[in-house]
Amino acid sequence: MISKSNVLFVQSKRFCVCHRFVQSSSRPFDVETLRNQKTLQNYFPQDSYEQRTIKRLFKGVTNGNRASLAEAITLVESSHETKKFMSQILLQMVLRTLDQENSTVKNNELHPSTTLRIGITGPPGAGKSTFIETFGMYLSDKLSLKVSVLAVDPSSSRTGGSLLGDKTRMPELSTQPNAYVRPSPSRGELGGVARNTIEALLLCEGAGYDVTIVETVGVGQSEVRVADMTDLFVLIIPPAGGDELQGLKRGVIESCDMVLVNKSDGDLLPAARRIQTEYVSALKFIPRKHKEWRPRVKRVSAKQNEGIQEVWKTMLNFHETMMKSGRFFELRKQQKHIWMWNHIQSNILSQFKQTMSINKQLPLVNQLVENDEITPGMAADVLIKSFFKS
Ligand SMILES: Nc1nc2c(ncn2[C@@H]2O[C@H](COP(=O)(O)OP(=O)(O)OP(=O)(O)O)[C@@H](O)[C@H]2O)c(=O)[nH]1
Repeated sequence: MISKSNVLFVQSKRFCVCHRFVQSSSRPFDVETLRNQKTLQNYFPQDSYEQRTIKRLFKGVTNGNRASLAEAITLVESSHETKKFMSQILLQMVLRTLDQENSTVKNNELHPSTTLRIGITGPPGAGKSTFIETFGMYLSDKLSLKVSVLAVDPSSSRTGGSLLGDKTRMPELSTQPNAYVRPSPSRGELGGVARNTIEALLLCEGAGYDVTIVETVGVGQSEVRVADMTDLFVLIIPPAGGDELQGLKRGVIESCDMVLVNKSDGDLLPAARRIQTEYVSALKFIPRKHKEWRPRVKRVSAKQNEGIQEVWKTMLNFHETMMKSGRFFELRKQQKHIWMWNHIQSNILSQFKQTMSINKQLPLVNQLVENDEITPGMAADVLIKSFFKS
């Protein structure tokens, strides 16, 4: 009989072996080797748990299996070193498969294998979830497209990142066979959450999802991060007074490709029309994000299911324009650079926070900063120098 302690022993031994393998692998671990390695899963010992897991998840994800997709996203979100490494191998295998499919796209013409990454932001209560539910249903049910929804929520205070919280926000869509709604990743610093999201996005594409919607729920920098990892960035606003919208950061408006004035129904209709006109004029004075695209302002009612088809038509127009000019794939390349820098940022930050010498100095440094004895900038310099020395 296998006791619990036996299982734990076997598991911990397995991870130790694997961890050592990753850290001091006899195979050289550099960029050239990664490039030339034909069977990536061979980075782990033959028939090891890790290798079998990667193979199983790769097969499941690329066959569009939702359970495998969910498990692969959980792997990506893990902070365990070995699991992080496993997830990178898996992602690289998925990326190569997608690249092979996309290599059939010639001269930037529209091709069915290209996917669309849509970022959605907006002030609380604008109707983002209601819109995603209605829009997602239109794409998956009416157009038979596969739709996935991911949320970026670094604070995740509203639902605590709970499964139930996000499921109930989009009750109809989350039960659609063509749709996959991923609950927001657990709390964490923005860099890590952003990294997880872009990796989850790639896995969704590997699983055959045509459209991936990334919703930003937190406030602050997360909106701009989502704009960086998606092809098309949409700002949803309610037909509220100008004062409320003043609070929206200029950066958010500058990075959007479409503005949707939601709740354009009933008594709110006149206000929605006014806001639409205001935004059309305001956007004329904002520098263009892409020279080939003028941001469009549309009115919708997510609740009454109005204007949704028009929104999709405009999105396709955007996609076609960007593909024809070659900008689409340029943006995709940029997204990969951002992905790499997100990793560097979050990995260095977590190593920094774990460093003993930093932790020892931190109470004193905090005190000196609070008492204005040294500036926060100077304190940061001291800690960074000590990190690189250690
Ligand atoms: N009249 C009207 N109400 C709407 C519409 N869309 C959403 N609402 C209502 O607006 C409220 C907020 O909607 P949500 O979809 O939760 O808004 P949200 O932007 O996701 O809000 P947060 O989760 O706080 O970020 C709800 O009471 C919705 O029923 C619409 O098109 N018309």
